[in-house]
Amino acid sequence: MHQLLFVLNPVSGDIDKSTLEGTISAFCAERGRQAHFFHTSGEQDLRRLQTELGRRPYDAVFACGGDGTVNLVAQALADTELVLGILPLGSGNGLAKDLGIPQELDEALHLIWDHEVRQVDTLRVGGNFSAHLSDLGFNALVVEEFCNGDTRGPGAYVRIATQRYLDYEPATYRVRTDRETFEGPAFMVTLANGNTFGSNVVINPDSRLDDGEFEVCIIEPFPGTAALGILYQLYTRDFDASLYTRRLRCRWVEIEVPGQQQVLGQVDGEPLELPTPIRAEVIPRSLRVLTPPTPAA
Ligand SMILES: Nc1ncnc2c1ncn2[C@@H]1O[C@H](COP(=O)(O)OP(=O)(O)OP(=O)(O)O)[C@@H](O)[C@H]1O
Repeated sequence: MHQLLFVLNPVSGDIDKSTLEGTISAFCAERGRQAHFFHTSGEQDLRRLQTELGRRPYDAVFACGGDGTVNLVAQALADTELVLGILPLGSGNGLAKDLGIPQELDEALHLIWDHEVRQVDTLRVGGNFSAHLSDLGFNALVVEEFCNGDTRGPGAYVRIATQRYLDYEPATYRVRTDRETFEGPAFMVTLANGNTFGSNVVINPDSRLDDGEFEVCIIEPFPGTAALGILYQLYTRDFDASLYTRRLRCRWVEIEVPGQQQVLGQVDGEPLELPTPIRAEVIPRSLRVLTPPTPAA
């Protein structure tokens, strides 16, 4: 693994990255690796990155940012032999956490020579690429407001969520998977390849990224008195314990929202309008990712 491309998002996580290139270059040079850099601009990044990948035979491409940057790089690498590395430099870094990638830069860089390559599933959600978690309903609304706001960080997310929760009107969903159906109002509907949001909320405990399936995690409307209990369960990996939650394991799902031709969703942390019905499906083992080596038994 010698020719390495680092895809840097200058704005992710509100982290100062002015010395990052120097740190990475020095780290790679000391170990006989060559570092190249690509800077995201927020416009046409996928097309520009694909062009860059055609210029040089890279061995691995590192997403240096948050889940949105990981989504961009993963999308460019899916269904190729190229390996995705992650330097978690975003606000939440949900997929990196699920893969056990160290959150410290130096430790994450060590994966360049001490790693395992895992093949993980990815999802298509309404035609969009998703490597981690996508959803409809309450969280998508909060993500949209968060992305449009000036303040980042967990504090801003919690403030928006608290304000929006008070007057939130759940929509009704008709959910059909390859195995079962659900119909009714829902507070949120998450299409989960991974387990954990960047906020450390565990929406989909004990599921694997490489099992060829994904989960539709539904939180039904709940009374205010149940809110704290549900939140506690979400932080303690106990999603299924609530009366108001259910999970449908599947290979594909189709979701109708009666009366709405499109709904607000979020895909790996990026808000977007999704035309209904929304179809999501798993693409088994379509992405190669660098992860820490499995400890010897
Ligand atoms: N140069 C740039 N200027 C402005 N926005 C950018 C630029 N480069 C990328 N973006 C935007 O950054 C967003 C992705 O950010 P990313 O998700 O990596 O970080 P984050 O939101 O801080 O972290 P996380 O998703 O883990 O919470 C995308 O919306 C992308 O369009």
